[in-house]
Amino acid sequence: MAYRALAYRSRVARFPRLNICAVGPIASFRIVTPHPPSLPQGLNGRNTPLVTISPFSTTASHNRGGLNMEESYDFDTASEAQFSQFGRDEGAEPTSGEKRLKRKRSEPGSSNSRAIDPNDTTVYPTTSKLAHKILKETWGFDEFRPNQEAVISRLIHGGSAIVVFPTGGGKSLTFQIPALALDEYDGIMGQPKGGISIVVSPLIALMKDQVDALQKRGVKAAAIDSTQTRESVLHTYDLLRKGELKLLYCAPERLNNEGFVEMVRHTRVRLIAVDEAHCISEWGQAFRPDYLKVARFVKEMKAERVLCLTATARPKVCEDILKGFDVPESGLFKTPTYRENLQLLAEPFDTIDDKLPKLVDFLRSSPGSSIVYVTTHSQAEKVALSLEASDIRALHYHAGMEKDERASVQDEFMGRKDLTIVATIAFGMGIDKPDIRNIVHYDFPRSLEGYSQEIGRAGRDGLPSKCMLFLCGEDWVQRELFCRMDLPSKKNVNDLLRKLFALNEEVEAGHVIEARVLQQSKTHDIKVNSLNLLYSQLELRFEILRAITPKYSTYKFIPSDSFASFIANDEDPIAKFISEDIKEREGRGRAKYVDVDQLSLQNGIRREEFVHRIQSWSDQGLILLQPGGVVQRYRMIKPFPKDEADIQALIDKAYEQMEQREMDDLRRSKKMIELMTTPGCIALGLAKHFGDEDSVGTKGCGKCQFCITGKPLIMSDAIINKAPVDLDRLVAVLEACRVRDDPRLLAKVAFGISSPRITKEKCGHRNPVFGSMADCDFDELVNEFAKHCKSEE
Ligand SMILES: Nc1ncnc2c1ncn2[C@@H]1O[C@H](COP(=O)(O)OP(=O)(O)OP(=O)(O)O)[C@@H](O)[C@H]1O
Repeated sequence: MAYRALAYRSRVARFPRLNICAVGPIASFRIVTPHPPSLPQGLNGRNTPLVTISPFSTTASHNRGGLNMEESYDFDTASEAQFSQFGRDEGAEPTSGEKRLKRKRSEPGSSNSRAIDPNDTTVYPTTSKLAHKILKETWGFDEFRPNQEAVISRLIHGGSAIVVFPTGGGKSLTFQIPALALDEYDGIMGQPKGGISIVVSPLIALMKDQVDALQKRGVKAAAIDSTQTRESVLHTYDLLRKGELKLLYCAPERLNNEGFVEMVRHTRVRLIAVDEAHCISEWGQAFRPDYLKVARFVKEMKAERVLCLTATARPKVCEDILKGFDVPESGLFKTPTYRENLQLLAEPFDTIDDKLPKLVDFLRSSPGSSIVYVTTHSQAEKVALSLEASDIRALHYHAGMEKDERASVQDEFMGRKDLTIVATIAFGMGIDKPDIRNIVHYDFPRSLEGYSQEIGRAGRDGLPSKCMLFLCGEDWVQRELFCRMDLPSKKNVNDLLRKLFALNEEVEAGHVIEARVLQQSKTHDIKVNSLNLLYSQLELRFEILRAITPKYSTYKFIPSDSFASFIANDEDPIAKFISEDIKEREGRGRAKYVDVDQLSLQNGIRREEFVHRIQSWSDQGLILLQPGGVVQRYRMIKPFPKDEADIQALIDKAYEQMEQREMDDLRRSKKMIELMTTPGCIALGLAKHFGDEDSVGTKGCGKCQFCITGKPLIMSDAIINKAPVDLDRLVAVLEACRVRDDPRLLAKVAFGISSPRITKEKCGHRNPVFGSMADCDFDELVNEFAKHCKSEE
């Protein structure tokens, strides 16, 4: 590794024209052939072996202070792009706080020389007048909804807050109005004006909607996201620099972008609003490590105030948000999730085949706009077709559909009163349709939080609406499968981390290492999600790494009709190199591929030169750019552990946390069954979970399944009574799968959970043993296979 890093450094620092090749997946760089970047075609090392870059390559660039701002503006992270494209199917917040605020304001030279006490109610009349004025002038509304005004006042006075309002409760205004009011308020109070309010939101589509709506109202708002051209991002940065923006929206992943962070660091941050703030809590179903970084960002940017927003947060999650963002308890504003007009119904089933006729009956007897939530894409398509066959007007929606198709389904739903959408949970976020009459959960919801959020989309007009839940023991297997599919085997985590540590043994603090997460995922049979969580642990828990601007190694693009003749006449060597690379990678489809890292290594030219050239073609409309092959980059904060005991301790701790996540997911899913099978009002049980029981009253809602029938649901035994692990089936799996170093992998095969290694071993879906023991207890399967693996060692 030392040799590899050294060789690479040599090329960059002293021999910029040497062509370097990485040999083997993790081996050293080898000098291949020298050639100048401007050599004519044919002499540029084309006959040299292709350069392979290890999934763990290290750019030993000690550029702590030397940030290449231009490059870091290029694009955003993979996950941000994924979010924009795929929504949040199965498995889709920081405060400055008063303490920090006080500290900052007492700092000499602080712009807030006059401290404002957020609890000082004597200034409320001014704020109230101002807030009402903006509400009327900009939005045309006369009155605030419950809690809105209190939150807005607190923020204007410099306090931080957490808002827990149900979906459609009017959360957006609680940060939009302060963002517009702060300058005027400062004027009244004789404070210096200026600065920006930043909104961190995970869904690009939602950001775009909000920015469009604000711009239509004349508000200076913008968003930066991975779907924009570089030009458009630079334009937004320019507006930010000139102080011409009031509100800037971005995704949490943007905070890994050094260019962005640097830009914000030099700006006065009046407010950071964090949407979906519950993602910070490891107790919640939607934990996203990037949210822990949002909290860090708020602190580092010295934001004057923070507002965390969420639609569902039980007390434990609220605590995490308060703590994570340093907000005092007095800043918590909660509007109960209970909605009187929603009737919570449920129906038990012995077999899944019985569900469809029941769904048809239900939708026939309950007319109006409806959403039927299912778990998988294929299920969404099949159920929608079956409904159509039964003369119920239905369309399907899931994240695997083309963007245009999804938009047209959504538009049709918004404009009609009789359409049923059969969808995965990707559908609904940001849908503000007042007259949705029915929400059906055809399968197990993933948690009470998910259930509450989804039913919250019904009856926003206040009219009676039904929420029907189908519970079937057989579905539990599928739910358990989803909960279990993310946890990799410990062996794989062990192999990956040891490889990472060994390879970067000599890398010192301040240097940058790179990780090709997709490749690592395949090599080590660890899902990308889990890998990202593992890296987050290295970053936030063990404080060894810090994510910085990722880069794209492969650029995929669709050429326009004029591109071929354009590039044929381009005499620039960079264009020629790219053109050659395209020819070498020519596939059957229209898409072209360029590996900028490889081009850079082969030709001894900085990768940015290639990136900028491709980008300029995109800006000129000559190509439709789709960057891919993301390389995550991390700056080392301290070296990886070297001592065997330290290495093992870190691996054990990291894996323990991964196991804990699996247990938590299962526990959350089981809560759904408990709610339906425990005697008592369902609405009250749900409200209790969120600490809102007072909103329902001790007598219950009077109209849920339990209140009508007086009986809880009885579930089939499949969940409680698992089948015994019998030897015949166990042996069949062992005979079909040769793997003996990974009992968890064998258990996955038996249970029906796929992975790249399982597919490679030909034990996936097409193998009859795949899923043959799905009725057994998963942990027992792991134990049994472990015994067999040991005995064959
Ligand atoms: N004070 C008000 N008076 C009238 N309408 C309001 C008021 N506040 C918000 N609204 C409207 O209520 C709707 C929902 O508001 P908003 O989108 O902010 O809700 P939300 O809490 O963010 O919902 P979600 O969780 O679904 O994103 C919007 O159409 C908004 O314009």
